[in-house]
Amino acid sequence: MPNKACVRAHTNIALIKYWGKRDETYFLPMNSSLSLTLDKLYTDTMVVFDGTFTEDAFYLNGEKQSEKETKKISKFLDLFREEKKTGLRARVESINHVPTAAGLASSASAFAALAGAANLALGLDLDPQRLSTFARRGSGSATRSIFGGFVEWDMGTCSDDSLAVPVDDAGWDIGMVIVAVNQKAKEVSSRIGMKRTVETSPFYPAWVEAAKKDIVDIKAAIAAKDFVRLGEITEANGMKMHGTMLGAEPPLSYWEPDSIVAIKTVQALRKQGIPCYVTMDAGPNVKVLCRLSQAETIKAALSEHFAADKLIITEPGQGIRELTE
Ligand SMILES: O=C(O)C[C@@](O)(CF)CCOP(=O)(O)OP(=O)(O)O
Repeated sequence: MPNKACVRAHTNIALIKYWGKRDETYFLPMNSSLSLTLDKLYTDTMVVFDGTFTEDAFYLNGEKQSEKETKKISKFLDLFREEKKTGLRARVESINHVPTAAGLASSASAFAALAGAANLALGLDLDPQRLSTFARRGSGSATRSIFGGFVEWDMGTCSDDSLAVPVDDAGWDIGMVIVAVNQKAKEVSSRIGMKRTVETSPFYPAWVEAAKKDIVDIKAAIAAKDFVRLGEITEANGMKMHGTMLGAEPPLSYWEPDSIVAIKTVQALRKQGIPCYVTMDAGPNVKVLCRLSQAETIKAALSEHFAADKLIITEPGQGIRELTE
């Protein structure tokens, strides 16, 4: 049995958002979501299981992690140990290739890479869709990083069928410009933010209904390669998600003044006839969905307000893959 493996997983940005769980134990979402996997931002993770290890050890970017962080990894690895009926402990070494200026949460690529590496190192041979149900138990958005391009996370009916479905390779002049407004650690994590929203926002039920319609419409736009429709649905869906947060108790907003600067710049570009659309997650950073061939033009307009190292152009990324030494 190969007891060591290294896997690369790319992060993803949701175009139809996941923002709320119907089951917190199994990370089952209230609605299906859909994302674009990104080429530029990824995590490389090596896992080795060894009978001589007495406990799990977790290194991130070369630094040994705290007991608290290591416990999270152990809990996640237990899913794989249980599947393999083994008690072997592991050493995990993860390197996040997320430009520091990006301040982008990399839980999606991190848990997808760890899932892929554990699967190979234990010789479990889980197929990608089954593997996505394991990645989901680390972080919901990780479900989608198993595949490349446009990926749907089908909400499913139970833990076994809440999984990733590849939709399209996005190889038709699709790109994203990321505006790293700031990389301060956010006060309210996605996990806490969505829980508060589900529990207290009067707008939340309407969001779920709208997202269920949006995902049908966005898949039709992708099938038709209708970029304008794809962008309009993306921007509206993200804004509706943020609208639910404003209705939470206490109200929640991740936006900062520079987020608005980026949004206004994108709106001005649209007025000039450049189709580009914004989406935001649980942080102030702004992601601009655009034609890859127009990304440099969009970056130039944004560079009026943001330093070059805060602006990242990325193509669509691929699904997880093994890295051989
Ligand atoms: O990615 C999206 O669909 C939208 C968000 O990024 C936020 F806008 C949610 C990400 O939530 P995640 O960090 O996966 O939560 P976990 O399951 O509690 O770990």
